[in-house]
Amino acid sequence: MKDILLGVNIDHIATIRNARGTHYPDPVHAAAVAEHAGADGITVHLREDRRHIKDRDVNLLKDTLATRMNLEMAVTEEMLAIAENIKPAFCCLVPEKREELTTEGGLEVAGQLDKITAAVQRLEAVGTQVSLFIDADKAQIDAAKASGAPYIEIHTGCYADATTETEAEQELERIRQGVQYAHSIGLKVNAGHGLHYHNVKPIAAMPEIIELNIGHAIIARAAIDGLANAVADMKRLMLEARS
Ligand SMILES: CC(=O)[C@@H](O)[C@H](O)COP(=O)(O)O
Ligand SMILES: NCC(=O)COP(=O)(O)O
Repeated sequence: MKDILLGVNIDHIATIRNARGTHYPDPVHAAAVAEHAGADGITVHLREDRRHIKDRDVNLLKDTLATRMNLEMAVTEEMLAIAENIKPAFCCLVPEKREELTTEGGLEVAGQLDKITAAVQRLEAVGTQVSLFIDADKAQIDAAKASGAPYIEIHTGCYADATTETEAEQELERIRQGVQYAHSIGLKVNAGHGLHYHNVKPIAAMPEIIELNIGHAIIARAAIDGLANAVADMKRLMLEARS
C-alpha cells in the first residue's frame, strides 16, 4: 500500500483564539500536538483580512515546526513579500474573496497565466515549492503545468458539498479524472477542502494523490473529543476550591 501524507490545517484553532482575543488556544501549540500525533505537515492560510491565522503565528511556526509549513495565500504583492521572507517549504496559491466564509473554488490560473507564472518564479527563487489550488478542470491543470508549479492541490469542496449520492459520485469521478490527468502530465497532486471523517476514504484511495490537507473537520473533532476531559478538569478545580 502506497503512503499518503496528511497536512493538518490549523486555521480554526486561531478562529477560536481570536473569538475572545485571548492568547489561547495557540496555533503554535496545536501544530506541535498535530505533529506529535503524526501530521506530515502543517497548513496555515494567512488571509488578507487576518480573520484567523496572524503574521505572528506564521513567524513563530517558521521557527518551531518540526515538519514543514504549507503556507496558503492569495497571489498579492503583500503575501508574496511575506512568503519571500518566511520561505516556507510549500506555498499554496489560492483564490480569496473578502466576504467568503471559506474558499469557494479553485484559482483561475488559465486566465492569468503570466501573473501566476511570475509568482511561482518568485517563490521558487527563495526555495519554496509552489502548489496551485485548482478545480479538477483540464484547462486549469494544463495552465498549472505551464506556470512551472511542481504541485497542484485539487479542490475537493464540490465533492464535499454534494447533497445527493449521485452528485457526490459525479464530483468524485471529475476529481479522479483530473487527478489522473495531472499526474500523467508530470504534476505532483495533492487534494483538500471540506474533507471529513465520512467522505475522506474515496479521495484518499486515489493512488496518485500525495497529500491531503484537512483542517475544519479535524479541529471540530478535537473540540468534541476533548470536551469530556475539559469539563471534568474544570469541575475538579472548582470542587478543590471548596475542599
Ligand atoms: C484553500 C483551502 O481550501 C483551505 O485552506 C481553506 O481556504 C481554508 O481557509 P479557511 O480556513 O479560511 O476556510
Ligand atoms: N487546502 C485545504 C485545507 O487546507 C483544509 O481545508 P478544510 O479541511 O479546512 O476545509
